[in-house]
Amino acid sequence: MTLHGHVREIEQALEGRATGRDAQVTDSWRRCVELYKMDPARADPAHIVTEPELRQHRKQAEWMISAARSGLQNLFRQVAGQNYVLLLANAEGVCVDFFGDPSFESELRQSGLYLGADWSEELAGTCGVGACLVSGEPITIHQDDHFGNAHTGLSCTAAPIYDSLGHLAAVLDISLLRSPSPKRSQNLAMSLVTTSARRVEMANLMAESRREWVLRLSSSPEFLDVDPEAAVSLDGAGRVIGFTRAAQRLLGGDVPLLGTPVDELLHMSVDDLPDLMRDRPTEDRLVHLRDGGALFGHAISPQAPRTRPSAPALQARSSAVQGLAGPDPAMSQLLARAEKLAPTGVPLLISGEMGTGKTRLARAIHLAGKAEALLQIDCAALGVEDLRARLGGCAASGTLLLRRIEDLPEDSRRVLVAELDARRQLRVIATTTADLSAAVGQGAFPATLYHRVSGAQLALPPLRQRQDLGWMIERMLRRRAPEGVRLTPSARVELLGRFWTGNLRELEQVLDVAVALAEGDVIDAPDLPPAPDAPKADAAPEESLEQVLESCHWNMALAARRLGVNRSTVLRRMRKAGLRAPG
Ligand SMILES: Nc1ncnc2c1ncn2[C@@H]1O[C@H](COP(=O)(O)OP(=O)(O)OP(=O)(O)O)[C@@H](O)[C@H]1O
Repeated sequence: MTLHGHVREIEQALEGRATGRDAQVTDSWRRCVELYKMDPARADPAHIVTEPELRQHRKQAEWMISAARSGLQNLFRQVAGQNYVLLLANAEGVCVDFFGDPSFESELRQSGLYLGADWSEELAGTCGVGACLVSGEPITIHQDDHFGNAHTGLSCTAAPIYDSLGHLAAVLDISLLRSPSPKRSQNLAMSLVTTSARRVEMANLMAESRREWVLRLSSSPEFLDVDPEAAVSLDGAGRVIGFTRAAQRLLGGDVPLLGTPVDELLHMSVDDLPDLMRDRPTEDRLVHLRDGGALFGHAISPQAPRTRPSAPALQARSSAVQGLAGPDPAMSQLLARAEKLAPTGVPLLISGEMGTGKTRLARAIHLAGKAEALLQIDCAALGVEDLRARLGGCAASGTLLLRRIEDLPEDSRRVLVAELDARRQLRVIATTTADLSAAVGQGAFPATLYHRVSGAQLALPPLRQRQDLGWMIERMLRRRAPEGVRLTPSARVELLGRFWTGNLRELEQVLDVAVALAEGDVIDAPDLPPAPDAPKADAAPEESLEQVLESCHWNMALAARRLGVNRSTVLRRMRKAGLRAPG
């Protein structure tokens, strides 16, 4: 386009006439004329800061340059041979890092595609870096989108880089001295530059958050662990203390993320973070958004501090254990013991019926302990070779979690004893649904192995005996359904009265079904899948009924659950035995 045509088009755009340019471009043109009083006919040369000024700018941007460097190098490798130039500009628009083909150096320098060039909009007019800094959004300024006549040959695509507090800290720009004329030729450049900016933000957040929980998010399970879309860092109470730009978009929308508790953004609390760690299958690490959507989550625990851990990190670790139960005296006692045992190397045996949360408790203890690595081995039918191979991957001083140790085949039991003796630094936590001490007495489990895994024992109660069942239902429901979804009183009574043979796992599944079947915001009794038959309890003699009622504080639903009968049977037996609840 001729200079006259360019000037004419800018005038038309400012008069509000359609020119076919992007709104971002015409907005910038308007700022150039009305705010910075610029003249599009002038061909001002690129503005280059002095050497001492550049040193100062680079010094201030040092942290960003180091966070961005490997991202820039990667990006440069991807576009090698295509004459692209990469610029990293600071928040003032000054180019503080640069990758380009040295054979074009003098041409690049002249065009301002070089270290020290100041691309702020008020100096350079409409340009990639300048317009990106003002709008805070990725942008392509292609050829005569540029305002000043000196730059109308360039094509610049720029993406903002935000720091972990949400401030625009830098701009990553990929530019061409000469480009094909359709603007869409730069679509790939846009995709490369926005991806790189996202990765730089992620690298920066990770580097800053070594002592904090980080929750990384992705809409695709395949990329969750390798290239997540967004991340937040959280303090011990679960409040956001850092985030990437994509996290603001995904979780916050217009609500500021900083300081917001994670349970206001997602259907989960800080206590659920251990469930989202990498040793769980990716498909199980689903987190539900408040707007009904869902993403895959990857939680990274605070790294073991070299010095004293910070208060929030300590809180996060201890809440991993404490947060496992609601108001239930027996559970509180058990978790307090677990917390004291966590930092020791004492081998722990966690027993309980299936699905009572043994594995989850073991993982929380690991988190609250000193070991960094956790290796979980499922013992059922694990042959000698597989056992050796799995143990081969175990860090010398990590935690070894042996699930269902009673199901380890006989040959493997002998090998495990020898392996544990050779790896005394390992912290062993075993889980079992069996009464292992009785099994030892009957000769069904080797005493040698028993004594290596049972330095201290933690026996998890079945769900039907827990007084925090109501709390647990509410907590699990909140993880599955939006805030407004609630249980009708009859559905709640039905759940509180069940026997729960499958314990917490069964409760999770019942709620999954109920949430899926519920109409609107209300879960009613018919939405609940039928309860499996409770195992037939031995006819309880009347004396023991009174004992059971006493221990349940005369709570009929709890007593019925413990006895595996329904409430009316308890009432009938009470009448027959002449028992009455104390007034
Ligand atoms: N405190 C808890 N809060 C919420 N969910 C829990 C809790 N404890 C366990 N769960 C959930 O209940 C399910 C069963 O827990 P877990 O696998 O720890 O039980 P388990 O006793 O090890 O089972 P198994 O006997 O089959 O080995 C899991 O999906 C787990 O996430």
